[in-house]
Amino acid sequence: MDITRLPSWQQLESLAPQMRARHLRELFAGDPRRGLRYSLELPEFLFDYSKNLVDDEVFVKLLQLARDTGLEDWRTDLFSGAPINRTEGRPVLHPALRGGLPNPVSLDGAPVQDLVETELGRLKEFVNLLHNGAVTGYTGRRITDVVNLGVGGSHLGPEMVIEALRAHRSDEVRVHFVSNVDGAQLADVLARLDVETTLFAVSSKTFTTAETMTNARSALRWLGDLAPRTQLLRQHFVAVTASPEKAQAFGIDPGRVFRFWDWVGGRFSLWSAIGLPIAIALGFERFRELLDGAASMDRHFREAPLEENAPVLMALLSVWYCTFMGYPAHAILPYEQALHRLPAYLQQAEMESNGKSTTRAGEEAGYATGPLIWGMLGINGQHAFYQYLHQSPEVVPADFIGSVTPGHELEGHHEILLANMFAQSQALMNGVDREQVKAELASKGLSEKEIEQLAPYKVHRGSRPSNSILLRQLNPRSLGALIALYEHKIFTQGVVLQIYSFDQWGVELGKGLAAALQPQLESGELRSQDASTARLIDYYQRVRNGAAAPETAG
Ligand SMILES: O=P(O)(O)OC[C@H]1O[C@H](O)[C@H](O)[C@@H](O)[C@@H]1O
Repeated sequence: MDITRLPSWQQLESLAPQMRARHLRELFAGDPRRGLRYSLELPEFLFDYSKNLVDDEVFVKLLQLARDTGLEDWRTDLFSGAPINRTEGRPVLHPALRGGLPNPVSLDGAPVQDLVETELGRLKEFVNLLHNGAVTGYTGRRITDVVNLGVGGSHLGPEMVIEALRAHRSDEVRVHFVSNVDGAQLADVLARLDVETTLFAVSSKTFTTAETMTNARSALRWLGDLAPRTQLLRQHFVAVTASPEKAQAFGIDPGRVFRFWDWVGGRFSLWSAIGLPIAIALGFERFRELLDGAASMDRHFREAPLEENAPVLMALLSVWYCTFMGYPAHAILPYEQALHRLPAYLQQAEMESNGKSTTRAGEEAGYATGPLIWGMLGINGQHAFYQYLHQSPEVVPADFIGSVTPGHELEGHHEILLANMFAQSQALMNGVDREQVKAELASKGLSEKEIEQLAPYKVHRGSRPSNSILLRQLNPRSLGALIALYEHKIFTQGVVLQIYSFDQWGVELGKGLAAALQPQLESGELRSQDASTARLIDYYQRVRNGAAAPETAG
């Protein structure tokens, strides 16, 4: 299907320049009920999408586009286990990991829900043993620290969730993360740990990722040689993987290999055994609550009509901005310290899913398929890059995320925090025009001349769109719902824009080249490299071999 020929697509194309010429202030002035009409109250949060450059006509066309591109059928296929990840020939069943399927699904004769529950049961048992001190190292001392060795989807989700729910942490066993092959990270973590009481969780869907396997081998060496290698592997290692045979070949006890399946994408895997660090850090019950929260969002996504469906609306707004309005970036701005890893997590979730230019028909898309996702804690961003958000010629739509109930008891802080969150989205929306700036400067007693000189710099054009997601409270349930909200948003965007969201071919090329380059770095023997890469390798070799620095630049 060439979606650019759909009437809904073409109407949106013609509406975009008209909407760019309008101002959010004007849209609000024309509809006193806009805040109410363009917001949804779900059990865990308020989703306010009123500060977006849209009107009813745009929404009607966006929803039409969703229907024209078969969103409802794709959604049915997702939840029924159809092989919608066609380039890899697999279904996409992460909702099954949290009990989010409406009907039982079997794959190769095995009921998926049974597989999931069996593995969750094993996870629970292991976490309980760990918390009870029944998991011991080679000298018989109880394990006190678990180091997760994993990267990408085998790292970002668990780390983000544990940081977000620190307030619920159980301190029985400490959890650490090592993702980088830069030995500095592993060395730094290990320097604080005791070989006798440390357990490594090798988390890798494929169990071939070079960074993770290198760290696993170094971890094994660090354990020393006071016990046989087989014993060290048995007592100090667990694996989480969709390739259990590879984990066993590495030497990890099959009883300590926790598995997930190829129908779980890495970036959607925190609900699977990849969530082991979450269950260790927060307790298994909290992990369950997280899953339940996500399942409640699965239900909402499945059942709510498209016009009242939070992930669908979020996705359509994103399509509107990135594809039709020409805004290529999107900022994630949490106003909640605990959510400080959310932007990094969402970068992988969204950009690895939709950062693609080939359509499902195998053709060049010819339109923008997904924004650059970036961001950081809103309050810190205010003192760093918000200047760009307010006055750059580029418009960057943003998600403001906060919660009503603070996660601490310090007086006064939370009102300041949320006042900033609300004020920033308001400032982006309204801006300040020249007349307002002049009046303000005049009230400060500046001369006519001074006012004329300064005014242009102080004008904020405004009309910069944002969503606000206001949680009742950040807890495992609401966090589960929030993450699943974004997951389904990403899926919807991919469906509407004809993208296969669940593969990631674009990450392979560099991996292959790195594997080929590595021996050349070691040997210094250059083989058919381009002039820039040859220059880098040559410099690397010379400095490694002690070449002196030049005395002057150039
Ligand atoms: O879990 P692993 O197989 O080790 O993969 C870890 C990560 O690496 C890959 O390069 C992919 O881009 C990610 O989607 C994946 O999450």
